[in-house]
Amino acid sequence: MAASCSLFHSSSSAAAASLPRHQTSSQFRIPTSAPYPRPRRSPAVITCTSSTLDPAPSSNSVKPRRPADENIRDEARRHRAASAASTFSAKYVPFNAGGPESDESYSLDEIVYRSRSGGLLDVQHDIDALKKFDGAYWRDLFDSRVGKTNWPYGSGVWSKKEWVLPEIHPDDIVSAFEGNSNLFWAERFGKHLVGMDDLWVKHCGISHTGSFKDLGMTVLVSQVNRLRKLNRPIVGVGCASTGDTSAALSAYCASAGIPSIVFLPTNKISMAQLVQPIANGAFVLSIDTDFDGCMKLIREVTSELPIYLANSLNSLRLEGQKTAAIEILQQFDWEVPDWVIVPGGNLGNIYAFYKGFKMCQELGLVDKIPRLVCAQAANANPLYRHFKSGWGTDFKPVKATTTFASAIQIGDPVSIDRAVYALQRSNGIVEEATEEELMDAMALADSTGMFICPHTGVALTALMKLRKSGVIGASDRTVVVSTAHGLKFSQAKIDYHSKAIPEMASRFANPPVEVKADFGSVMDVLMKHLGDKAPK
Ligand SMILES: Cc1ncc(COP(=O)(O)O)c(C=O)c1O
Ligand SMILES: N[C@@H](CCOP(=O)(O)O)C(=O)O
Repeated sequence: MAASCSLFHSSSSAAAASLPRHQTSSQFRIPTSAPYPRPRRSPAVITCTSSTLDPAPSSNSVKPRRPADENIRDEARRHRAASAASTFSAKYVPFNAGGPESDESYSLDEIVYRSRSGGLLDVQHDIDALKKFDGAYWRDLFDSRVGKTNWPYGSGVWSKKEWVLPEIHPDDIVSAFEGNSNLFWAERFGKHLVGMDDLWVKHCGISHTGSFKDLGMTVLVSQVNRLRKLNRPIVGVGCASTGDTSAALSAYCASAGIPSIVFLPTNKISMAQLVQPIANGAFVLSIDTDFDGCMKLIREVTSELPIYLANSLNSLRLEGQKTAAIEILQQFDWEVPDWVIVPGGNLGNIYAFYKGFKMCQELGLVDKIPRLVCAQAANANPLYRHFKSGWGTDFKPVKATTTFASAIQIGDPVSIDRAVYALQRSNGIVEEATEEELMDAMALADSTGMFICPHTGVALTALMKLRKSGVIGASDRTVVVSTAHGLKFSQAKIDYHSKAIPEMASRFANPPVEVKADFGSVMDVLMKHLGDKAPK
């Protein structure tokens, strides 16, 4: 791309001067490495495109191919050698401790999941250091990294590294170039089913292991990788799971050669989910309880054994998950949608979305945040009940019962406080979906060209209800977050389309028609099906 402004930063010539002799400045590409300590620019001066951040040699030159004996990590290391070290940092603090007077904090290199008082933790970034760069700088930097293979910035998560884990060395990062998931314009669903023109589905499930969990797991496993290199006593990484966290954990651990241990509730996750950790070599325990029971056990076990806890109780996970929110803004050219609807179970993700949006507002990339909706299955709806009680003082866990949205069959969510915080501060809403509603919504969405999971059916039900009541307006730009790939839940779809679900009408079932293998029979069936549509 042609350089569109004259603001080639003076530090680029300084950097060029410090290059090794064999390296010409034309080989040196700035934005793929740590952010350059440029002074904060006033908006009036910012007329640059991403080429300002990426002073490639000349308008029509291409990046020289890396030498054959170099891999992408080596290449990134060579580029980094000439750039400044990160000036950003992050630490654990008690979640919502209220005010800087609280002196409790922990290095991210410590193994700690709870505050002194037993509350949740949060990763707190040095916002003042990040604020030395204005919103336009961050927007340009993030935009310049999308869709590349530069290590590690080609990942949708690590393209925001300075906001995620600023201090981790790129060599320690374990990434599958996750993130950068597509934002699907749900044209037919929007127009025909909810009367909307500006409806979008963020397909976080079109991902390495088929769910949004990859976004958080790349961060957590990278930090574990670092801790193990620092000789911290970690013999493995463990989680309780309804199927997606375990899939992501085992894949990222396998890719880094780190042992993983997963606790799964027997017969409560799909076959496709179960086979993922098995195939990736995790140590799989099938336990005769539900997710909440598994969660309790993994918490007890990780406090006794040097097994690192990978559930979203561990706030590192949310740092990766929040990048999906930043990505949505980026995909809309930094215009803020009116609504974002997220299915909720253990309730880390709804907070992660809030945090991503809020950071973008605080750091000047956008000027507001969307209203958030958390959608729950009626069979596992503790947050919905809490919301309906007007956020009464006492949160009451429930015994979650079987739901087709099996990954959110959770009655005692660990991140309840985070979810309430996010919803209260985003003028948010909680909705619920019955089994019939969520399965019908899934079938309807599929009939418009998607192939969504039942959890996304829960979120779409919430949308339909909020449209019907007029809370969401016809022209409101709305994003429904699809959290897992539909292929993980094909049995639920088979049951629905074969009308095999007791007490469910399966109104939108589309079962195959069995027909004899002769031309006449096939023609009869086709003519009946085509009816008036058939040519006379
Ligand atoms: C597919 C899917 N959707 C939604 C969720 C809910 O996310 P959270 O637990 O962060 O609320 C989960 C996991 O809980 C999930 O696996
Ligand atoms: N749906 C999750 C449940 C656990 O959530 P987590 O975010 O706390 O790990 C799963 O797939 O296991």
